[in-house]
Amino acid sequence: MSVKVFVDGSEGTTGLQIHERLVSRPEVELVPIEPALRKDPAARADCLNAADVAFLCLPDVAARESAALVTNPDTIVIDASTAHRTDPAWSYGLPELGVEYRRRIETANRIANIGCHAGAFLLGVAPLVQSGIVPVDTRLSCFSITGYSGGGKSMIADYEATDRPATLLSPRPYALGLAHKHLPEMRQHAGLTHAPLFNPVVGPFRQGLAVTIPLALRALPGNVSPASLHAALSEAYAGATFVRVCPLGDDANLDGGFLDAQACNGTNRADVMVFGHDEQAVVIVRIDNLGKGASGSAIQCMNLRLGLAESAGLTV
Ligand SMILES: NC(=O)C1=CN([C@@H]2O[C@H](COP(=O)(O)OP(=O)(O)OC[C@H]3O[C@@H](n4cnc5c(N)ncnc54)[C@H](OP(=O)(O)O)[C@@H]3O)[C@@H](O)[C@H]2O)C=CC1
Ligand SMILES: CC(=O)N[C@@H](CCC(=O)OP(=O)(O)O)C(=O)O
Repeated sequence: MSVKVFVDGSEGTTGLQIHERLVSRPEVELVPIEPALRKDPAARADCLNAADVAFLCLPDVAARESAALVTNPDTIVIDASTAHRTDPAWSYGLPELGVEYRRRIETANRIANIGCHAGAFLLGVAPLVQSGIVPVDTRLSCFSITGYSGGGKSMIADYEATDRPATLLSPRPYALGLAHKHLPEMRQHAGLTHAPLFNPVVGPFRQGLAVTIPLALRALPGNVSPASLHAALSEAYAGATFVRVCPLGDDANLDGGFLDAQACNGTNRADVMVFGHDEQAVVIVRIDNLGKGASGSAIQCMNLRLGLAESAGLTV
C-alpha cells in the first residue's frame, strides 16, 4: 500500500511533528511543496488534490481556505485547526468517545482533529455523561495546565527568547474572557447542555498538558463515589489502545505528591486519573498537547481511516 500525504503548514509546530512521525513510514509518500510557494493557493491546491490524505496544520482561516481548495472527491482531509470541530459534515477525531465516533472516522473524508484542552476534557467527562453519572445539564468547571508549545510558533519564540521577560517564568492564567475557542467542542462532544467554565493556565515548560475536572459528588444524583467514577471510566476505556486509566488515587503517579503534566510527552497516550476525598473528587486527564492533543491524534485518525494498525507510527 502506498499513501500520498500532503501536510499543509508543514513548517509549523503541528505540521513539523506530523512530518516527523510520517517521514520514516515506508507506506507513506510525502507530497512536497516548493518552500517559496507554501502559502500560494494554486500550488497548495495542486498538492491537496494530488494527495490521498491531506493534513491541514494552519490557522483557522487558512484551514477553511484549504478545505475549499480540495476538489478531488477521494482526498481525505484531516484538519488540525478549530475550524470544523463542531461542523456536522466533519467527523470529530476522538475515536475513544464511542463506537459511532470511531465508525465515522473510519469512513469519513473530512475529519476535524481535536483541540488539546478539549480532547483531554472530553476523555475525562464524556463516559460520565454517557453513563448518566453526570447529568447532561450539569454545570461543570475545569482548568488546564499546558506547556507553551500549545500557542504555536509565536508563543514558542516568546518563551524561548534569551531575553524573555520574567513574567513568563511563572504560570499564567489566560482566556479570562471565559470564551476559550474550545468551549463549543467541549460542550457538543461531551453531550452537555452547558459548556464548562474553563480556565487554562500556560506554564514555562514546552510540552505537556493536564486538565482537571472537579466534581462535588453530593451535587450529583445517586450515590456517586470516587470509586464509582473510576469504575465508569475504567469500563469505558477497557481495551482502548491509547487511554490508560490509572489506579484510583494512584500516589505512584505523583512525584512526592505533585502531578507531572509532562509525563505523557512523546507518546499518544492519555492518562486518566481519579482522586477523591469524602464528598469531593477530581478527574485529571494528562496528554502531550503535541501528541494526543495534536499530531498524534491526527495520525491515529489517518491510521483508522486507511484501515492500518491504529498505533502505526505512534508510541503508547
Ligand atoms: N500547538 C498545539 O498544541 C496545537 C495546535 N493545533 C492547531 O493546529 C493548527 C496549527 O497550529 P500550530 O502548528 O501550533 O501553529 P504554528 O503557528 O506553529 O504553525 C502554523 C503554520 O501555518 C503556516 N501558515 C499560516 N498561514 C498560512 C497560509 N495561508 N498558507 C499556508 N501556510 C500558512 C505558518 O507559516 P509561517 O511559518 O510563515 O508562520 C506556520 O508554519 C492551528 O489551527 C492550531 O490551532 C491543534 C492542537 C494543538
Ligand atoms: C497555550 C495555548 O495557547 N494553547 C492553545 C491550545 C492549542 C490547541 O489545542 O489547538 P487549537 O488551537 O487547534 O485548538 C490555546 O489555548 O488556544
